[in-house]
Amino acid sequence: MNCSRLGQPLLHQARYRSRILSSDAASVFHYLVQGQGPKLPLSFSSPPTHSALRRRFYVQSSAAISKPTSPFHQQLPRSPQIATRADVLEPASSLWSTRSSRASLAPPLNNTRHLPVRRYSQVAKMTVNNFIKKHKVTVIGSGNWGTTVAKLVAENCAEHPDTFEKDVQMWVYEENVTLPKDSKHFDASIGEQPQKLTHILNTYHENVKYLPGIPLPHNLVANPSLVDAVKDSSILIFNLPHEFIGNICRQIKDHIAPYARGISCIKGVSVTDDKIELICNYVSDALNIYCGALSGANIASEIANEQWCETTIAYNTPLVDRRDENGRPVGNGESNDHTKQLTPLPLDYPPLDHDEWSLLFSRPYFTVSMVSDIVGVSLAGALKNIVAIACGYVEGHGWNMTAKTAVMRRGMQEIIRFANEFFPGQIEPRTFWEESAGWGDMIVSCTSARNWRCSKLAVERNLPIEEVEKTELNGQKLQGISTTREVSSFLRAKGAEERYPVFMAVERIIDQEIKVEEIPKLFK
Ligand SMILES: NC(=O)c1ccc[n+]([C@@H]2O[C@H](COP(=O)([O-])OP(=O)(O)OC[C@H]3O[C@@H](n4cnc5c(N)ncnc54)[C@H](O)[C@@H]3O)[C@@H](O)[C@H]2O)c1
Ligand SMILES: O=P(O)(O)OC[C@H](O)CO
Repeated sequence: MNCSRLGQPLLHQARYRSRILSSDAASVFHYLVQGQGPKLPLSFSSPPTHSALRRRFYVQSSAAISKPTSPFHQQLPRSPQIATRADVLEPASSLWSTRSSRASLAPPLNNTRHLPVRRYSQVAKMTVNNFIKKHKVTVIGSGNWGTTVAKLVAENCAEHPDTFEKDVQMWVYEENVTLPKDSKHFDASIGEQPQKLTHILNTYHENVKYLPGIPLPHNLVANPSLVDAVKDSSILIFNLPHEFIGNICRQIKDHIAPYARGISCIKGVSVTDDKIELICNYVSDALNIYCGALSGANIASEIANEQWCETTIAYNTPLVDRRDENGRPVGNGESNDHTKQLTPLPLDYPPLDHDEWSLLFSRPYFTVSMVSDIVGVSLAGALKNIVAIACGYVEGHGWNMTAKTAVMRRGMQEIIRFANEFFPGQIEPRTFWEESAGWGDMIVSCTSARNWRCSKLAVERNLPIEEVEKTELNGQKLQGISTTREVSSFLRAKGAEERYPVFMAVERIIDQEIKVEEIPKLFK
């Protein structure tokens, strides 16, 4: 029977029956009766085995709709959650309508994507396991992007209490901040005395220094203690300028849950001598956890104002964390990343796969695309900052879109060349063409982001870009300056300078060795 023909009467029936079933069963019912399901038989000729029951849970749910007192109904695996009024009345908030439409099945090892939506296992994993624990989330970093990501993640944690703990920790690099008289939070009894940024965040729910004017969710908790902020968290989101990540990892190494999983929102690379490492891999190695990467055409202030944009998350679910459609582990202790042995995510936690990452980061104003190309996503995000500086210089010099387009095109060529040369066989070219992390980020970064803006001002004011960073950004950091220096030094160590004229030219302009008008002749 095709569920699309079940129609309104059955929808009412499902709503009524869902009161006596678990919330997950309710989700299944609503999914089925809203006509998105496959063809389903409504009865069985003989009772199936228990495992078949679990595998075919949604079929049985359909059977349960038609015969709620049948033996199949008695055998349905139950979720620990009892249906609430909200489950009954608001099926649209169920996992079917929000999660499954966006997320895809965890990819196999060789970077494939756009795989079918994982509906079966989503049900099984929600019902076979009890998920006594919920994921505790910590955001490490509270700058312009750090606070914006913390805001959207906290909104999702409040909306999905079945998967995440409501309160989200945000580690704040503590500093004293003075509220100006015209601030709406100005308190005459305190006057212009400096106050701790964490105090301001937890009192007024606004990051007055790095994200002024944006109300933050009250379940976002600012914490000045790094060790305390990461305690017992199963999800760590790294979001601070890349130059600080080494120090952060050293401080938290012995204090994180061994099964924690990370996402790095940092755009940068780690370079030592002639070695280059992606930030997410640096984190993975330093902490012995698995860490993916989030990157895209994302201007923090726009997203904080809930203006729509897209992003890309690269996550290659470790074998030790993969679960089959019945929610059982499929890995055997191996790891698909690097060579280390990872501590598996305990089974009493909801899985951490593409679906859950998508659930954690997707907002109506923030569309997430899940992929597994860690290298492509990370390098695109880090290296475009060099090209953005080049574009700002070109524009500051008085050249316009045509010159900038030439720089962007050549810059993208160099990014892809760099990825192929130093991370051979590890990128998917379509990341650069199809994903927000690729050309999308290149365009926004070269037309409206901070690296572009400061380098443009540097030429216009005839000042070093570092000076402009200090005077214009109120403590925010440009990643492009240090990335240019690190990448140039790496290229010199490899004797590869000639193949990367854009990257090398930017370093020479930052150091005031050459002028912008000399750029074209470097390309010959
Ligand atoms: N801002 C954006 O629009 C945006 C968008 C996408 C990605 N990113 C990336 O996100 C990452 C974080 O950038 P951001 O915009 O949140 O930061 P930011 O530049 O706004 O702020 C700098 C942060 O560094 C902190 N800090 C200063 N000294 C420190 C120290 N010694 N140790 C630790 N922290 C210290 C400050 O407290 C502040 O939180 C960067 O890699 C950036 O490229 C930024
Ligand atoms: O403001 P920037 O230059 O750090 O860039 C911000 C984002 O990376 C743009 O996607």
